[in-house]
Amino acid sequence: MAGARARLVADVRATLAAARGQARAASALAESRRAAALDRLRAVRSAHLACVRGLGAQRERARRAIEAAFVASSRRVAADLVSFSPDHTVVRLGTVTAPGCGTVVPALVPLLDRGHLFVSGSSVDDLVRLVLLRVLSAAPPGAVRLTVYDPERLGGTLAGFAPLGAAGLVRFVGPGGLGAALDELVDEIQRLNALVLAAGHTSVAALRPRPAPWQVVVLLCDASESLSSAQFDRVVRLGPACGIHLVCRGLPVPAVPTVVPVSLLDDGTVGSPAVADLPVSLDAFPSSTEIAARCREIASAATSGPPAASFASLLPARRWTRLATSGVSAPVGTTLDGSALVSMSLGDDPPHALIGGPSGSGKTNLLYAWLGALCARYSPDELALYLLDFKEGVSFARLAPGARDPSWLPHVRLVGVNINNDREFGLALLRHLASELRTRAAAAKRVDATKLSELRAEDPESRWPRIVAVIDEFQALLSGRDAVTTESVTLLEDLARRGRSQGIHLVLASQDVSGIEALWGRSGLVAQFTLRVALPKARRILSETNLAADTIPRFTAVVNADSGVPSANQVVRLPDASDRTTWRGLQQSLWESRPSGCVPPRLFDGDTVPSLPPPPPSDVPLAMLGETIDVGARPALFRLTRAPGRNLAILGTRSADATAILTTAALSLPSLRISVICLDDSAMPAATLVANAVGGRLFDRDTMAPLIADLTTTLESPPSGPPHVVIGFALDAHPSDLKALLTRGPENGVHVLGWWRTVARLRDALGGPGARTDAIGGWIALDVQGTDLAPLSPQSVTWYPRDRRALFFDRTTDRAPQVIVPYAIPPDRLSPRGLAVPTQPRGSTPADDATDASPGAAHG
Ligand SMILES: Nc1ncnc2c1ncn2[C@@H]1O[C@H](COP(=O)(O)OP(=O)(O)OP(=O)(O)O)[C@@H](O)[C@H]1O
Repeated sequence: MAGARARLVADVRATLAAARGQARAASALAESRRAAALDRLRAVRSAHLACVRGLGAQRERARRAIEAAFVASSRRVAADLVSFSPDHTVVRLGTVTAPGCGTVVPALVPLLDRGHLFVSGSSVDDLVRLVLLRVLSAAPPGAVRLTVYDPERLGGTLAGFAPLGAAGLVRFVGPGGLGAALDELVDEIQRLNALVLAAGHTSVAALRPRPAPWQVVVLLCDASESLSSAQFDRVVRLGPACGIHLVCRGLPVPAVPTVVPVSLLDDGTVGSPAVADLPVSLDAFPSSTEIAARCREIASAATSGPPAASFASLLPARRWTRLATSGVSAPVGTTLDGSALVSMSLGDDPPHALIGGPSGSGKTNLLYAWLGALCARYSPDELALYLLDFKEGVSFARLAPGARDPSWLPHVRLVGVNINNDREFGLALLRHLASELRTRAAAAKRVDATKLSELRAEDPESRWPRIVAVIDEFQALLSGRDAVTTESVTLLEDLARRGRSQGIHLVLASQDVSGIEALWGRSGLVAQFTLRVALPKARRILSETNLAADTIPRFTAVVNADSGVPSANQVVRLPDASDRTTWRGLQQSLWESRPSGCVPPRLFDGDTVPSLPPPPPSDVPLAMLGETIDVGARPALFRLTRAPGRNLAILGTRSADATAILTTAALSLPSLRISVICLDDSAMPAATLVANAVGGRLFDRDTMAPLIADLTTTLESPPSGPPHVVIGFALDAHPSDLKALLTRGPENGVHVLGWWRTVARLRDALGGPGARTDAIGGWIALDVQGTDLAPLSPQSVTWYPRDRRALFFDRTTDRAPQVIVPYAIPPDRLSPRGLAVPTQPRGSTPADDATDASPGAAHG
């Protein structure tokens, strides 16, 4: 038992000892593993630390390198900026401090050819003025034009810029004018866009020369204002490519890349994305005195240049040495730098000229310069001038003899002035030239010549001068929609086409040819006018795409002898040639050298009343009724032949004109027996004078009946001898039986030249409303509408009555009525010549009335 127990104890002890041993071994193993793990941990920690330290050093090195590069480049850029002189496309506002290097650089914002500036913040007007002055100063003088819309202060905000107006470089748009101004800008954008696209570019900046100046449009709006219009949007989007730029105050900034916002901040600095939103220290604002002074300089630089050539320098050393065989040519001025004369020629090519420019741009002056230079080179045998001016004024009048200066330019055949209401005179000139064309063509045909130079060679004895016909403000001739316009255009077309070969050259001048439908409707007509001359701001003269006239300075012109093709532009500085004293010297010397037999030109002045000329020689009595509106100063004549219908009716209520016509008609029939009837008291004084002057008897409403009865009786057995003429004043004022006299008188030697105040009353005298009118072979309408004249004319009559003009028609000789100007009554011819028996007008003495209301007085 005990042994078993002891064995058991020994076993337990052995087991325990073994277990203890195993536990110790395991513990020792774990301990050694732990120590190894701790070693690894220490090693990793130290490696990590080394790694972190290495990276930090590397990062620091890289940072330093980057910083050094930044500072270096920042210094470089700043140095560049400091030495950079900004071109006209950017505007300097002030300075910014370059980050990194601390260098102060100019703060520049883009404008011309680049974009728009929208300025915001309080009190920005000084900033706007600064911007504008900088822009104007950076571009060449005259190259930037301002448009200012300042509805609150009516332009007062930018008053300092007003001196630019002297050169047309600023305009102020009124509060209601913005819409129209935007429309104009859009039109301009459209026009310029067409040019840019046609040249294959994207901006006018690429075009040389620039087709138009830059336009800076300043809109000074209230902050609450919004300017949303399609036209405004178009200007915003499309303006910069066309050199049209906005500088706006108080408007919301449109989300368009070309718009640059500029904000004036409360601390007095400016922020803008254009300067990376760095705070800008503004430059000092210019004072209004500085602005005005600078603008004055710019305006004067824009309008000045080298001194213009003098008119004398256009004249040759020796007069009248040139032959016009193949054309005429003379200088009009010099090149811009004054180094050479520039000439204008007419001949086979170019044959005709078109001259355009707004009022006051110098068209008349240019014509004087050119005509003077031509007339000094070519004798009157080589050059003949026909000069018409449709505008009011007397521009060409001094070329014809006048009261103060009896000299005339010997080349001039015809001068027409103040003819704005007498378009018929323009037509008469064209008819005259057309007839000259026919004469020359026939002469050329006889010698087998096709053009003037050949005709002159074949027929050296005859004189075939080149004809230059100048029509100033010719649009007036083509302005109506009537027979005058239609015939004028047809004649112009014919002359333009065939005139070149016969030496007939047209020079048409106008303020604005763009609206002349009659002209542009016939492209063949315009195409003949290959010499184009555009004064500053002339529209559409050169060609649709040639805008050179927009940019030339005052007193210059673009002369283009190739139908306006831009490459043929020649800019010429024009001398002052229209000055009266400058011109007089030339005219006087040419006049003194005039060839013998040189006759003074015909002067038609629409404002003067023609004088009664001596009667033309004739076998038949001729009543002179007035002057025709014609190239020759012809009288309108009414033949008193012994034929039915040779009576004349004057129709209308204008008593002064009716009296003048009756009086001069009576005075022009000195050898006839004349009886004067007057049935209206107010006309009695004039009738009395006429009766006295022609030695005829005077009859009134009480004494007329026996006269009519006597004359009617003589119709049965007419006496021989000169006809008996009844001059009738206001024949409708009293019922009278004139029918027999009117219908049977003329063939029996009695003629009535009478005045009725309406057509209806004349018809009453002939027997009533349905009466035949063929007893009236001639009529003169005063203030009678064309439609009223239908019974008296085989065809419809167009007549719009006008002052001191009458419409005359003679059924036997005329195809159509013609306009005449009643003559002035010569007061010296109204002295009594024979025994008149004036009747006593009721309530007045004839002598007094005759003095006060004499027809001569009525015509001034
Ligand atoms: N080259 C010049 N040098 C100096 N003065 C000039 C010159 N050209 C024109 N002028 C002056 O400018 C004024 C206007 O000129 P001009 O009468 O020739 O213009 P226009 O175009 O014919 O005007 P309008 O159509 O109104 O008659 C005149 O007083 C004229 O003397």
